[in-house]
Amino acid sequence: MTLGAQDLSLDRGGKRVLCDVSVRLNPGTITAIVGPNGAGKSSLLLALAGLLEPATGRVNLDGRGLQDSPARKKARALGYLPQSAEIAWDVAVETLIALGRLPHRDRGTAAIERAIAALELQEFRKRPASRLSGGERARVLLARVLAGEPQWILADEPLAALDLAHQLNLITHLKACAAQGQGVVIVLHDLALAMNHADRVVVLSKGGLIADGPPADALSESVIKQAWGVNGSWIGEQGARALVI
Ligand SMILES: Nc1ncnc2c1ncn2[C@@H]1O[C@H](COP(=O)(O)OP(=O)(O)OP(=O)(O)O)[C@@H](O)[C@H]1O
Repeated sequence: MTLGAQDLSLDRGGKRVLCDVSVRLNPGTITAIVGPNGAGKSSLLLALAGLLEPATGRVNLDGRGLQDSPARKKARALGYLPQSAEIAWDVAVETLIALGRLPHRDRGTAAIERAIAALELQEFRKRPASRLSGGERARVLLARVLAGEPQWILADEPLAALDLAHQLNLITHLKACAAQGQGVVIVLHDLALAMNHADRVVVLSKGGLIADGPPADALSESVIKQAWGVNGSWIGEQGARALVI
């Protein structure tokens, strides 16, 4: 099931925040969206999730405008993790994760157990969500997305609150999701993570798309200079690169 944006422009607070962006995303791969603060990354992800109406252009799911897709199909296809890890309902962790099955209207026990295992949340399952650390809460909210087994995982900075070991664990899991055919789109600030782990990188700057392609091309030193105004150099081998600034 394909997902993409075509000539997409977005307005927020009366201001154009994304201008004429076109991307076709590929199932079975990890795409990282990167760019400076305010570049429009979260806005693009919100639009891909069907949560922000285009000002012009459109988002397509399975070759059809997202606005014209049935709500249930969208809810099953698109699993969105917002940037801030707010939990509105103070229920037990396993109950919260089970909410990810709502679009399927089933108990989905196996999928819930897989999500709990993937994010190593076994010890927290009975705990009220209000009694978790920031990183634990972020993992629970991501587990809720995974429990829904969406065709597309759209996650806004899913690694930001996680420690090193849990970052690695999550990246490994997202790669496994992609290997099984799910599309993974993640907003990242850590360019080395994008360079080393994404199949493709989309670089936004000031609401426009300035690079889109394999990490080594899209995150070239000249693109980094153009987007962030920083002189950076990549060191190390492919798959284990570090950015020196
Ligand atoms: N709810 C909102 N109302 C009005 N303007 C907004 C709103 N949310 C974001 N914006 C503006 O839209 C632009 C793009 O914001 P967005 O959150 O998409 O950027 P971002 O690339 O995700 O940034 P960051 O790296 O800081 O998270 C910014 O100029 C921001 O100030």
